Amino acid sequence: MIALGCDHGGYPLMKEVIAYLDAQKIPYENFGTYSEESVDYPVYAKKVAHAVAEGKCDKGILICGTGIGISIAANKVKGIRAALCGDVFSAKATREHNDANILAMGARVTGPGLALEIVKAFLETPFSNDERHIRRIRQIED
Ligand SMILES: O=C(CO)[C@H](O)[C@H](O)COP(=O)(O)O
Repeated sequence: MIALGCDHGGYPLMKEVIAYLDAQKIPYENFGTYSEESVDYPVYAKKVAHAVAEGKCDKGILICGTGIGISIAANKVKGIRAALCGDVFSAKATREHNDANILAMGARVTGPGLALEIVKAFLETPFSNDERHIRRIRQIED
């Protein structure tokens, strides 16, 4: 189950992400927002981050205008490793190396075609389970 959250700036891209998940039959829970009416991104970052940190959802996708604010907010929640990605290489690498559990993107930065490639890479790439990466993630947790 994928937890979804966005603010008004991220909403147009989130609609594209939802269409992609529907087409792929990937289950999700949408924590909002649900329109382009102005809202505050920390509210949605918190909902998604808690759903992931508490194990109700396996991973999350957060979108705001830049992806910056919503990733900063999500990373305040213990156990969350939210990665702001604007390219496919980073999306793959953050799964393999950081075991990132939330993907953040910027709807005013990254176009929908690339964004969906990023989502695909993020959702399909497993953590490497390499000892050196596990050690470094433990250091982050400590
Ligand atoms: O990118 C963001 C946070 O990092 C927000 O989406 C952005 O700040 C919203 O701006 P505005 O209220 O002017 O639409």
